[in-house]
Order: sequence, then structure tokens, then C-alpha cells
Amino acid sequence: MSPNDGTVAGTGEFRLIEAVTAGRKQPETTLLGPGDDAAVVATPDGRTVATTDVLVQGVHFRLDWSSAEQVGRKAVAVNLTDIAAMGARPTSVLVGFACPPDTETSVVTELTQGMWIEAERAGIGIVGGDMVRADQIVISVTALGDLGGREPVKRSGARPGDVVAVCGRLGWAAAGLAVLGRGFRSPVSVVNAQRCPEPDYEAGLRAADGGATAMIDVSDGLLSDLGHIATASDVGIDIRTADLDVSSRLTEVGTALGADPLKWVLTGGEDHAFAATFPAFADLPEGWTEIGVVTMPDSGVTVDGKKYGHHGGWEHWR
Ligand SMILES: Nc1ncnc2c1ncn2[C@@H]1O[C@H](COP(=O)(O)OP(=O)(O)OP(=O)(O)O)[C@@H](O)[C@H]1O
Ligand SMILES: Cc1ncc(C[n+]2csc(CCOP(=O)(O)O)c2C)c(N)n1
Ligand SMILES: [Mg+2]
Ligand SMILES: [Mg+2]
Ligand SMILES: [Mg+2]
Repeated sequence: MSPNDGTVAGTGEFRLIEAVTAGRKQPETTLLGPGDDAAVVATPDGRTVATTDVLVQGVHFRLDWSSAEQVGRKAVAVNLTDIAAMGARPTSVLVGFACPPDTETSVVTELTQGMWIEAERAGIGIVGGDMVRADQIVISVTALGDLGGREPVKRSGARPGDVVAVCGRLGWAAAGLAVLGRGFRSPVSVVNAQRCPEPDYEAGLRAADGGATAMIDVSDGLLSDLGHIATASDVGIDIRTADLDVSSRLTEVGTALGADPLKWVLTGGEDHAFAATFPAFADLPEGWTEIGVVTMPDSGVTVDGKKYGHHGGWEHWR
């Protein structure tokens, strides 16, 4: 698609978000508006963190690849990592649900079971929702969270000289997607990573308490998501591939499929690991690994000092 063809594909996902958010005046109660993993709003009772992510059948999941319970777990998990990436603790979720009339009722109850399993993993519940008709299954989850007195860790706080670190696996869900896309169902470790991430929601809190200057959850791909930190913070970021964990399991799957496992680690989405920046020489919180450095503005996101030759991650409509 060309940029000027008048379609959303031509505009692109991130320019479209810019087009629908730029220039809108927010009330004073919007402490942090669109542009981060979650918003922060002031209420007379305090502050609330809020975020929403939509999952569409055929785009985000297939019910011949995943059980309905796994899809339900994923729908909640991908929202709770946006709350955690602000340095907040989830407090509740609401679930908008759309499906065709001939959808088996058991699919809806199994999806719900999965959503409750993941919610309970984070110590929260589903407190409301909505049910409507549509041509395919759409799950829209809204998650709320609480900062517990902390300042939100935004995408915009990285400074040149900070270290870049990650917590959680990278590349596994993309390897699973490649496996499923070729009609295979194993190895189950990577396939299950694609079906549902298993995020450590406390990792975001540990990062916030450990002085993280910026943070994001890796939904689209490490390079793409670090690109959001680089843009918001007006800095560059350089990743050292020698410090990335390319697991032997990914290497095995890559060899079997004729694919590059490092590309999955750098650009694969849906693992919902956390990436953050910390002041140089800070002791990194438990579970966090240094993978790079924040550089001067305008250098973009580089890999071993060079521009990466592929897309940095998933983009809808591309
Ligand atoms: N239609 C919209 N109206 C207002 N804000 C939007 C809209 N779509 C996205 N945003 C905002 O744009 C920012 C980036 O959204 P994006 O969906 O890329 O972030 P994310 O949820 O962290 O990533 P992902 O969807 O890959 O998990 C967020 O702050 C989001 O709230
Ligand atoms: C059936 C099927 N086809 C492709 C994919 C891959 N995929 C879909 S959305 C996404 C990025 C995150 O999305 P978002 O930005 O909406 O959070 C990725 C990597 C999948 N999961 N299922
Ligand atoms: Mg996010
Ligand atoms: Mg989103
Ligand atoms: Mg998200």
C-alpha cells in the first residue's frame, strides 16, 4: 500500500493512532493520555491506570491453533502486561465480547474460564463486560490498575547512557507462530508460548522500584517496541546481540524451519516480556538482563551499531 492511497493500510497503524489522538485536548484529570502502554486518570478518590487491547479471530488467534481457554488467558494477559509496564498493579478487567450467532456457547464459557484463570493469576477479577453480535469472534479487554503511590514509568524517560534491559522470554511466540503457520503442532514449548504468554506481572513493579527510566511490554517485537521508547524519549537505542538469549530450542526450531532464530528474538511479538531502561551502573532488579544502551537522539534503534535490515515487528494492515 502506498502512504497516500487513502486507506488505513497506506496510513499505517502508528500514523493512524497519531491521526486519531493528536490535537485532542484532554481534561486536567487526564494525568497521562494516549501514547503509553496505559493512561493514568485522576479521580477524586485517587489515580487509576487504564488500558485496552482487542483480539480478533483469524488475526490474533485461531481456534484450531489454540483452545478457547488459552485464547481467554491471552486476552487478559496482553492487557495486564500494559498495566505492569507502567509500574502498576492490575486491579480489575472488563470484557467486551462479540461473536456470530452460531458460535457454540461452550466456546464462550471456555474463553471466560481462561480469562478468569489469568485474572486470578494476577489476583484480580472480571468486573463487567458486554456481549454483541459480529461476523467473527472479537474480544476487547479493558484493564485497570493502581500505581500504589509510584510515579508511572513512561515510554518517554530514557536518557543517553542509560542501560537497556529485558525481563522475560523473546522470540518464543514468533517461533510458535512459524510452527503453527506451517501446519505443525510441536515443539509444544514454542507453540504454547504463541498460544498464551506467561508474564511475570511483578517484573514491572520491580523495574519501577529499581529506578527504571522508561518501560514497555514487548507486544509487536523488541526493535519495534524499543522504537516507541526511542521516539517518545527522543533518544537512540543500540542492542548487543551477544547479550540476547537465543535459546537452543529457538535455534533447533529455526534450523528445522529454515528460519533465523535471532530475527524472532529481535522482531517477534506476543511474548509480552518487558523492556526498560535504567540509569547506568544501577543494580538491575531480579530477573532483568542488560541487552544494550541508550544512545544519542536521531540514531534510531540499531543492532550491534547497525541499522537492522528487516521490519522491527508486527504492524496491523502491513
Ligand atoms: N483508537 C485510539 N484512540 C485513542 N488512543 C489510541 C487508539 N488506539 C491506540 N491508542 C493509544 O495509542 C497508544 C499505542 O497503542 P498500542 O496499541 O500500539 O500500544 P500497546 O497496547 O502497548 O501495544 P499492543 O496493542 O501491540 O499491545 C496507546 O496509548 C493507546 O491507548
Ligand atoms: C492467527 C494469527 N495470525 C497471526 C498472529 C501474529 N500476530 C497477531 S497480532 C500480533 C502482534 C500483537 O498484536 P497487537 O498489536 O494487536 O497487540 C502478532 C505477532 C497471531 N497471533 N495469530
Ligand atoms: Mg504495550
Ligand atoms: Mg494496544
Ligand atoms: Mg498491549
